[in-house]
Amino acid sequence: MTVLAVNTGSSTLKFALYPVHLGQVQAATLTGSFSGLEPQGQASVQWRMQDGLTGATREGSEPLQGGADRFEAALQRLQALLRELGLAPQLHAIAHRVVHGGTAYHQAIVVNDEALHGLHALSPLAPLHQPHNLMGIALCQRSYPGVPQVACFDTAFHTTLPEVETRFALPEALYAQGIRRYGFHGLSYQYVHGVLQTVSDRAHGPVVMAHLGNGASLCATREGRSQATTMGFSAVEGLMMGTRSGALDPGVLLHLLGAGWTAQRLEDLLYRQSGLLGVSGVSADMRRLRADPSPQAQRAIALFEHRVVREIGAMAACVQGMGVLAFTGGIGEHDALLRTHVCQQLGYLGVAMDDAANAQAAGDAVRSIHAPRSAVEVWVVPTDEGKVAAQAAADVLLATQP
Ligand SMILES: Nc1ncnc2c1ncn2[C@@H]1O[C@H](COP(=O)(O)OP(=O)(O)O)[C@@H](O)[C@H]1O
Ligand SMILES: CC(=O)OP(=O)(O)O
Ligand SMILES: [Mg+2]
Repeated sequence: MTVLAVNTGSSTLKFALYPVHLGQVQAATLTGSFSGLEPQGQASVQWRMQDGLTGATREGSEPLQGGADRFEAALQRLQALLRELGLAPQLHAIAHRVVHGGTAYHQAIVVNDEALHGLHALSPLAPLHQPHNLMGIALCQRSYPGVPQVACFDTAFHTTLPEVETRFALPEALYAQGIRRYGFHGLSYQYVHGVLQTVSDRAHGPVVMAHLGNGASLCATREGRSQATTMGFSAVEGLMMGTRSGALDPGVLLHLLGAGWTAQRLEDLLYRQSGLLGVSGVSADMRRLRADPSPQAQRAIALFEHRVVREIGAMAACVQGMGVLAFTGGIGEHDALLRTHVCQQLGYLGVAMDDAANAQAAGDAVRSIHAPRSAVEVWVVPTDEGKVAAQAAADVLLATQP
């Protein structure tokens, strides 16, 4: 069996082709990523294919051409690439990361029209993701009729959250309507925790994982089960992000509504005009802000780091400690300075960093970056949401058609 994983984030579309052997997903034979898909981004694609038998590699990179909707253009280009590489006929299933599964889905499903309808209704809770995720499914249904499309949910990992963590302090009737906290980045947390289990004998205890990319959140686990997380009802709660505000006093929204702002304008503010982009006025891309000495850019980075430090304290409180701290996502994997600043402020929890190891960790491999005296193990773990999705798709297909 060969499974294609399609991971549509808010600024990227990552894809990978995985052979499955005896039910287990193997190393990907094709990997690639479209990046810069956010508004004002420089959209391009990079890919690399490795022949499983000969080991020969082919690779390519190019700017992404045209298309009013960059995610749609990226999906079209991906399908053309699969044709050009002769891979399209090999697809047995396509695993799609779908950010929101609501209350209905606790594990991956083979999508049908009824499920798609229900998932579309959740689009307002993840407007930067869910419409693209579902468009990917629709395009693949058309291009590859008969190939099962499997939806793999970011929310599924968090179904172990204690009830108290799922609640807002709102009237009970709203909870019953699904106005509750769900949590996201679950495929990433599942992958990172799986890796931590192989490298640390403390992974079963209190762990805090920081997924810091264009979207950003934290998750605290015990025994690998999600116990607390910073994203909630929608993918805007919690940390500051590339273009999202994160947690905000709801009084600000009431104030703006009172001043005549429409719901659409508020959505645009909270999801697309805030975060690193809004505070800096320069860019949502951490690389650009790091290279920009202006006070605005530096203020945005300082606020981003402050919110991470603040919420790591909250996560550790929820699981009563922190034996392991793991960084992942585009910023978590690559930005050594952010890890330094965050860890310096976590000295009170016993975190001590190995500066040389931290400087070397560049998102290319799993690395420990703590000093021997550190009370907390600190790891950088490059995430692989596609691999978790592909395995989930293989599991669900083998369970239904062994
Ligand atoms: N070398 C780097 N240093 C700092 N930040 C980086 C670096 N490389 C990537 N990033 C950040 O990672 C972000 C993208 O994160 P990623 O997790 O790949 O995206 P998404 O959340 O869309 O899946 C970029 O916006 C950029 O800010
Ligand atoms: C849920 C979310 O924010 O995802 P991403 O980091 O891919 O934007
Ligand atoms: Mg992401």
